[in-house]
Amino acid sequence: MASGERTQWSLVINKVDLRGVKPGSQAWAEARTTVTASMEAVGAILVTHDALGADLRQALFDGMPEFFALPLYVKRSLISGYINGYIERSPSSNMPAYESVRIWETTDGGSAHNLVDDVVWPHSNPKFWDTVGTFAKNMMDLERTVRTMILEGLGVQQEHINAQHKSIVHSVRQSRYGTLPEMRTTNLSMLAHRDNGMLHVVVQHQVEGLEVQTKDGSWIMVPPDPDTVAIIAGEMLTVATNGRVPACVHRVRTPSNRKRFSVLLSSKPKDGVTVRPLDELVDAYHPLQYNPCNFSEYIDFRYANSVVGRDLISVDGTLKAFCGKNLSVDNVIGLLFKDEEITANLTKKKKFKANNESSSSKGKKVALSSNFFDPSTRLPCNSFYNPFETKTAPSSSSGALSISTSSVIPRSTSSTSDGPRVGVRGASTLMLTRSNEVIRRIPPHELIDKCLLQITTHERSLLLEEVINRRHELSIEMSMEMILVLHTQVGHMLEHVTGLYDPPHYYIDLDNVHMGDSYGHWRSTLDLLKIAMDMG
Ligand SMILES: O=C(O)CCC(=O)C(=O)O
Ligand SMILES: [Fe+2]
Repeated sequence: MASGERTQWSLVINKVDLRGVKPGSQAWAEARTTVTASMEAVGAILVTHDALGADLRQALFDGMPEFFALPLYVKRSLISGYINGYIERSPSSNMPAYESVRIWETTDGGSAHNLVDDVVWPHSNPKFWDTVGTFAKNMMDLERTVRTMILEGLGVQQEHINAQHKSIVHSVRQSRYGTLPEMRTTNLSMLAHRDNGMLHVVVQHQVEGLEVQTKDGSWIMVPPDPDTVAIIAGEMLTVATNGRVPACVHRVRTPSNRKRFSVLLSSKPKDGVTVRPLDELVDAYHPLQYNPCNFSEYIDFRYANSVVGRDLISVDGTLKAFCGKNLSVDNVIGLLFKDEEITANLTKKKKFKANNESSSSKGKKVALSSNFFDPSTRLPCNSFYNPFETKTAPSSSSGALSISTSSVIPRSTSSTSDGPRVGVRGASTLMLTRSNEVIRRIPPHELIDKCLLQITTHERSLLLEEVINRRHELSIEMSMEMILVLHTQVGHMLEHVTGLYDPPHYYIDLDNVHMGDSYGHWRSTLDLLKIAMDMG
C-alpha cells in the first residue's frame, strides 16, 4: 500500500499494538485511549497482537481449502449439532462465489473446545479442528480484551463489563471468496453492511478485501497484514454503548480478483438476551438512544428486511427502526396498510372495517413473491449474508392489500388524537403506532411484495401539492408504492421546495381515512428502485 493511503487510513482507523499489554498498566491506558477513539470515530480498530503466530496462521489457512473442497453433501451435513451452519454458493445471490461455515460456542464461559466439538466432519481431521479451537480461544481473549478497553474507555464500570462478558457467545466463521468472470466489474464479493453482533475480529490472509467506510463515505482498504487483525463493531455494541460506538460499515472488494479466505471471530448476545444501553452511557448529555433490544427478535427483523438488490442491512435506519427511541415522532409520512393484525387493531374504526371487507371481497390476495426466496432452499436469495439466520421464510400476509385515501397533516398543527397512525421511517419500514406505541412494524419485503408501481406524474404532483400546501382537508388517493417512493423522496422535495425538512413530522390520521382499492400488477423491486431514482 502506498504511504499516502496509509496516512489516510491511519487518520481514521487507529492501529494499536497490544503485544504484552497488561490490564492496569500505563500501556493499557494508552492503548485504551487509542482503541476507544477509533471505535467512536468509525467503529473499527486495527490491532497488532500475538494471538495468531505464524504457525497457527499457516495451519489455519492451509486447512481451509481442504475443508471447502469437501463434497457438498458433507458440507451440507454441517447444518447440524453445534454448527449453524454451512452457507453454500448460490448463483442467484449477489455473492455467487461465496461460501462459508460457522460454528458457535455452545456453553457459558466459552471454552474453545466447545466451539469445535461434535462437528460432523472434524472427526476425520482432528488436527485442523484443534487449530480452529486454538485460534478461537486466542481470538476470544483478544475480543474480550478489546471490548473491555472500549467499555472502560467510555467509562463503564468493571462489574458491568463483567456482566456483559457473561451474556456473550462467540462464533468462528471461515469464508471462501471464489472468483467468477462476472464479478470482475465491481470486484465486490460482499456488499456494504453492518454486522449485527457486538465485536467481530476479521482475519485476512495474504489477499486484500476488507474495506471500511469512514464517516465521510469514503472507503478504506484494510491491508491483510499478517500480524494485524481488524476489529469492527456490530450493532449490538451500538445499542450497549447508547450509540457512542457506531456499527462499522464494511464490505469485501478484491481488485486483484484472487481467491480469498478469511476467518471471523464474532461475539453476540446469548439467545434470549436483551441488550440495553449501559447505565454509565446514558446521562443528560447522552440521552437514551435505544430501547432494550432483544437480539433474536432483532435478527428476525433484520433478515425480514432484506430485499432483492438492495440489502437493507446496510441502511442506517434498520436498527433505529427496530429499537430506536421515539419511534413514532420521527419522519412519518402516511399510508394505510391492511393485514389481519392491523385490522384487528383497528376494528373500532368502523369506516376502515367496512372498506376493508369490501376490498377483501374482491379476492385480491397478496403472496410473498418468489423473488425474495430461493425456491429450492427457501433462503432469501438476495441476502448476501448468512441466509441461515432466516430460519423460515416470513409467512405471507393473508389479507388483501388495501390502499388508503388519506390526508397528510403536519404534526405541528394536528390535534393530539390518540387514534392509530401509520408511519414510514428510514429503512423503508412502516410502523403502525397508536398513542406513540408501536403496534406493528411492517418490513419492506412485505411492502414491496404488495406494492404496485403505477405512479403517474399527476398523482405525484397532487401529493406534493398536498404536502407542500399543508392542506388539512383534501384527501388524495395514494397507492402503496407511491408511498414507498414518496417516503424516500418527499423529504428531499420538501427540503428543496419548502425548506420544511428538518425533519418533516407528518402522520396520517386514520380518522380521516377513506378506503380505496387501487390495485396494480406486480413489478420487481428493481422497477421500484428505478422509478425512485428517476424521480430523484
Ligand atoms: O471476509 C471479510 O473480510 C469480512 C467478512 C464479513 O464482513 C462478514 O462475514 O460479515
Ligand atoms: Fe461483516
